[in-house]
Amino acid sequence: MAQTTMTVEKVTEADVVISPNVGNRAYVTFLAGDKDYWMGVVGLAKGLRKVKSAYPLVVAILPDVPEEHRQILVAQGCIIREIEPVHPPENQEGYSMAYYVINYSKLRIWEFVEYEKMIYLDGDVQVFSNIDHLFDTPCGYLYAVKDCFCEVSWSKTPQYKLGYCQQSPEKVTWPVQSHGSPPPIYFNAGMLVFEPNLITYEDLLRVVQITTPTYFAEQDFLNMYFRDIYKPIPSTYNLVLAMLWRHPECVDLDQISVVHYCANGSKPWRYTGEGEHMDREDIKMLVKKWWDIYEDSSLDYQKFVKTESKLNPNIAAFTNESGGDIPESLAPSAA
Ligand SMILES: O=c1ccn([C@@H]2O[C@H](COP(=O)(O)OP(=O)(O)O)[C@@H](O)[C@H]2O)c(=O)[nH]1
Ligand SMILES: OC[C@H]1O[C@H](O[C@@H]2[C@@H](O)[C@H](O)[C@@H](O)[C@H](O)[C@@H]2O)[C@H](O)[C@@H](O)[C@H]1O
Ligand SMILES: [Mn+2]
Repeated sequence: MAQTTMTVEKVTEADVVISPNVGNRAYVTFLAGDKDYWMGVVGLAKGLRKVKSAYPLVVAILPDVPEEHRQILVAQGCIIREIEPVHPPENQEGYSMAYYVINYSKLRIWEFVEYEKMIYLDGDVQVFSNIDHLFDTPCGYLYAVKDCFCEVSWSKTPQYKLGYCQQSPEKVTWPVQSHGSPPPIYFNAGMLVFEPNLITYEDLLRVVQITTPTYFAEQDFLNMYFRDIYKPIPSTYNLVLAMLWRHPECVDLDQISVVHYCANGSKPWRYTGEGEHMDREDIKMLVKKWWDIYEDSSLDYQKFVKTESKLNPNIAAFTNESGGDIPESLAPSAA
């Protein structure tokens, strides 16, 4: 076959076009109520900017989120999408935490079909290194990190009572004779790589109404619903803090990209240092890392855009015309 020779012109800065939002991708989080979780969402928005993610952050908000909090999120460049709550059937047994009932409303994000692929992150999550590459995972699966069963929040479950955890199944062998097959691998629902889809969405809403609610609310439901297409990804993508003291052999803090502040007392914006494990040096360091981003005014949306647009003339052109809103196709490129 004839060799084709190509002369490669020297590429100048002006030739570099920020990669368009290939395949319509976005991060998405969930905000409910008028308390202080909006601070978690602001921290997340700034954290994604700090790691130069190429994709926007959508915030699925319940109607009870006050206008003031909505304005703060819009000013931070978030895309606000109001959703209706999802009310599961009456739960006779109760949830691990009473407020978990509102988390069923997360199911609405499967309706965001203007996006082909989304990464869901709880509002108490922070991204410390770029994870945009997860959008390139093969389609047709739901990707998430395995949870840990060792915290007291699991105390009513058979695995907790047996001292069994999927994170270290060799420590306590599941008693097949008395308890049947071990539980299928189970993910933490604070971080998900998924594909919005209207057929899936309608089916989720149908099935949730005929499924008895259980201890971990929508997390249990999502694990049941997606059990056949769930693919585990490394805990570097969703460090459930309890792993630090329950399975330290599985954690290398230098490799962690995403931290999930779900341990009791660890929400950075409420952190006092009180509570079991909260006086650990690694917890103090992770909470400080969160606050360093939250308080970094250079990561505020308007300032960030001004700085970025000086670095990239394509952005400058758009920010002048659109009054500061960068089209997704020109969002700052991933690092
Ligand atoms: O009052 C609340 C409680 C929860 N959430 C949202 O629901 C998610 C799940 O709740 P949480 O993270 O507290 O559960 P955990 O991961 O700690 O079990 C939060 O991250 C928020 O995104 C919220 O917006 N307001
Ligand atoms: O509504 C159920 C919630 O269940 C999960 O939180 C749990 C889980 O992480 C346990 O392993 C911990 O022990 C526990 O503290 C923590 O609350 C999700 O993080 C959250 O997004 C949400 O789905
Ligand atoms: Mn959480």
